[in-house]
Amino acid sequence: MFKEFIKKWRQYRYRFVPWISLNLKERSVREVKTGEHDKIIPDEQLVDSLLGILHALFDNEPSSRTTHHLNVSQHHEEAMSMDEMYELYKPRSFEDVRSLHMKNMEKLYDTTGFVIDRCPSQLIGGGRGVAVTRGKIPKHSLVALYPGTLYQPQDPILFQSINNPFIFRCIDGLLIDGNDSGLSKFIFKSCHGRERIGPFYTCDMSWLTDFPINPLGIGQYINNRSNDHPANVAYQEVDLGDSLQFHLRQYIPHAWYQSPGYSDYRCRTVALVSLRDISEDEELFSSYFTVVH
Ligand SMILES: C[S@@+](CC[C@H](N)C(=O)[O-])C[C@H]1O[C@@H](n2cnc3c(N)ncnc32)[C@H](O)[C@@H]1O
Repeated sequence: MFKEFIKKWRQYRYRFVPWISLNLKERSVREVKTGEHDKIIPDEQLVDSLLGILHALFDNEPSSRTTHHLNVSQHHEEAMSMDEMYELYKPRSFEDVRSLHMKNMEKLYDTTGFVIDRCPSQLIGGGRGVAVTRGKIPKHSLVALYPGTLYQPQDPILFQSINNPFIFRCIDGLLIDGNDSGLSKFIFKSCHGRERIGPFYTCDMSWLTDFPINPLGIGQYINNRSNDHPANVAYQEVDLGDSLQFHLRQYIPHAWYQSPGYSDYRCRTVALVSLRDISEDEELFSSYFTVVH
């Protein structure tokens, strides 16, 4: 009986195993070998595009803020009392955030030729996704950012991860919690406040709302590819080091869970890069399936 079973298994084994591996091969896998990176475009090109967009967003700020902020970042501080400074940089009201979001969507269109936004997904049970609402995206462009709290591999994340589909794992084990509700939201807000330097914010927390002032910060809503909807964007991890000027940090939708200290400022971000030309009204899809060897 046992010998019969072994004989049959030997016959079938070869029939099923290639079938399974064939199916796995058909997936568009994000496959990263040890010591390798999975760059779609050079990091320098990605950072240049991002900085171009952030500079454009900064132009949309009230001129009283931009002039002063630039003076501070270039160490040409003007004599201004603390009270005056706090008045100048007082937190934006909900209405201010909403109108800046609208202005920045226009600015994104002027700078890149496209606008993306959250909208109901075409996928059954897919909840909300992200689509190109205006213009078209050329191949190999920066499309979105995956926002959220940055966790080092040793940081505790158990409670935040319960029932949380928004945790992105980078190749080196760094985690990004892009959930904009519940405990994750409280933690991001807290880190955002902690990282403030005097009146200046060093990251953006409006991605937690429906009106992100950096309109790229909605990449966590991009749905997974399916057979009918192949991936048209892919993740690319990039570290923003010294290239990120102080006055542009206010648009970065990331805060470290554990403060890195001001002297050692490094910011990981995960960008979504287009794999082909994407036209207006198309939904964006990425592959969630990553194999790290
Ligand atoms: C990172 S979230 C994406 C945003 C999500 N659609 C929403 O509305 O909150 C991942 C979740 O989206 C849904 N999702 C993503 N890709 C999907 C797909 N191809 N088909 C069905 N649901 C999908 C699943 O519920 C998954 O847990």
